[in-house]
Amino acid sequence: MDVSTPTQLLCAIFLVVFVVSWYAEKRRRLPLPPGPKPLPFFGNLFDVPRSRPYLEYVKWAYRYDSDVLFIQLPSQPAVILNTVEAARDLLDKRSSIYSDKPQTVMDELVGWNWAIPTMPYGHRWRQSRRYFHQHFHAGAVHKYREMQTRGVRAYLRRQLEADGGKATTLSVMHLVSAVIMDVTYGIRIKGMDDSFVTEIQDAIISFNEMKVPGAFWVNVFPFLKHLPRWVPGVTFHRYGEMHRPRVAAVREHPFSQTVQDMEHGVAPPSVMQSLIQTIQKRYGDSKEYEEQEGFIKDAGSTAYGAAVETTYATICWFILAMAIYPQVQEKAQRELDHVIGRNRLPEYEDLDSLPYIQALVLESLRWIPNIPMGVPHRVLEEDEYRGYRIPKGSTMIPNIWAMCHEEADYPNPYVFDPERFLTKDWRINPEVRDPSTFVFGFGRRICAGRYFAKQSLFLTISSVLSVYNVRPMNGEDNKPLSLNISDYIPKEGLFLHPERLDCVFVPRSAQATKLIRQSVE
Ligand code: HEM
Repeated sequence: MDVSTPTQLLCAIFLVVFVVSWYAEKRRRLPLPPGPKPLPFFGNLFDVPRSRPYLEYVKWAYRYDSDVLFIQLPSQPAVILNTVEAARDLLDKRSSIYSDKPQTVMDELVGWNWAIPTMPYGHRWRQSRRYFHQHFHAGAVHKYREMQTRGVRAYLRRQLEADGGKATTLSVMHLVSAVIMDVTYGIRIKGMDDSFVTEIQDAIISFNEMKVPGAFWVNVFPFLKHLPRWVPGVTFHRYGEMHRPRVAAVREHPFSQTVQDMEHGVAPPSVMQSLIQTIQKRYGDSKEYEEQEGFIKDAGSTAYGAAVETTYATICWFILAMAIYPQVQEKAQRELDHVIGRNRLPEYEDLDSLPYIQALVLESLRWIPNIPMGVPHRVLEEDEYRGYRIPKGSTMIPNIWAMCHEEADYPNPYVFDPERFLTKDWRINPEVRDPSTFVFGFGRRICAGRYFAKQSLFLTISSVLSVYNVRPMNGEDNKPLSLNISDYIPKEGLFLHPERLDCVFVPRSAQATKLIRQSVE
């Protein structure tokens, strides 16, 4: 169109304004996704249970006949995505607007702003994730197999010396912490009372507590942050002050240790050592150095924080599964004996010849997902999906629990059954949905440590089963306890891990005991 005269120009502007407002109005009239009716002011605050909300969201999906649900919380709208399809459509396919993360007052007060999974979508996230990715992408993680194998073998050995072979969550935490500290900082931790480990554990406890819906009213009503500390019932200032130094320590202490070791010429190869060298070479004494140093600190502390809680939980659920499903354990051991024999421990290179173990890893990720509601995203712009309006700024919650227990994908979803992933001729069945395509999250924010995690899980699961039988421990009547998995699933928190294991590791034979001893000098 030639808009050479003022009248034509005015017409063109009018037309554009008309089309834009017509479209905006049309969207405004679109309904929100279904969900429970909100109360004035409080919205759906009282509808969201503190305990296991992901189960309630599954019930709502049936009640409202929709896998996309809407709840209005006082400070923000939230959309729950109960199926892989809905999560992929929005968080993957429209990732240019769905990659932000919601921020809470408590995150700011406690100082969790260095954690990549909860960082806002922007410059800091891009830079820190780039540094992280350089060392944990699919082609990079093979470098860590030796350290992961060493960590697993030390774990097998510790179990040999454990009182009555008792399996504990602490010992699993030791395994995971030792490996990630070695890989990331070149630090060999001394034990679970090592300050590097206790700091991260304290920090994660605070993270988990803060994420319980309704645990801090200030997250729900951000204006409360202006209340002075002397007001009765105002505890968040004190909570922030108490946890802030510990959370900051997770970012600073191991980093300073690597710097110190490098200065003394004793730093073993590690991710952090390599990142420090990279930025020294690239930014030297320039004023950008400090900023870049901040990004690599973010990457290092996130590796440690994100790896420990997640991998640890999956290994704990695997141990409980083995005690509850002895027939699964026997099948896995039959495969290991057939492929590897009883005279050596598994290596990563055995993976392709062990389809049942591969299926067991997938089932361990699926059965009890360790982050049942993922790490929520936030949408940057108003959007439309299946005829519904998704308001700008909505918190997007992928209900990973619901996806893992979708009957259509996984018949009898509460049963631990690795065979669901195998074809009749014992290969991984490409027609069964692979849970590792969604338990690690979505889109641009997908877990950047997933290749490392899967490698750790394969090595741990195959090694434990090749030398140990996992059994329920005996109760007071001296008979094996009858374990019920729902007794172990915590009621609250962002992460799901059992509080205790109630299992023992029994060496499969004298030869197995010898192998374990020989594998650690
Ligand atoms: C079983 C083990 C693990 C599970 C199930 C898991 C799951 C997740 C999930 C659900 C997210 C959020 C994704 C999203 O926002 O959509 C995430 C983020 C992340 N995870 Fe993992 N994770 C695991 C292990 C690890 C390990 C071992 C590392 C480090 C070595 C790691 C590093 C990260 C990082 C850096 C992010 C942030 C990604 C971003 O926001 O850009 N994770 N993980």
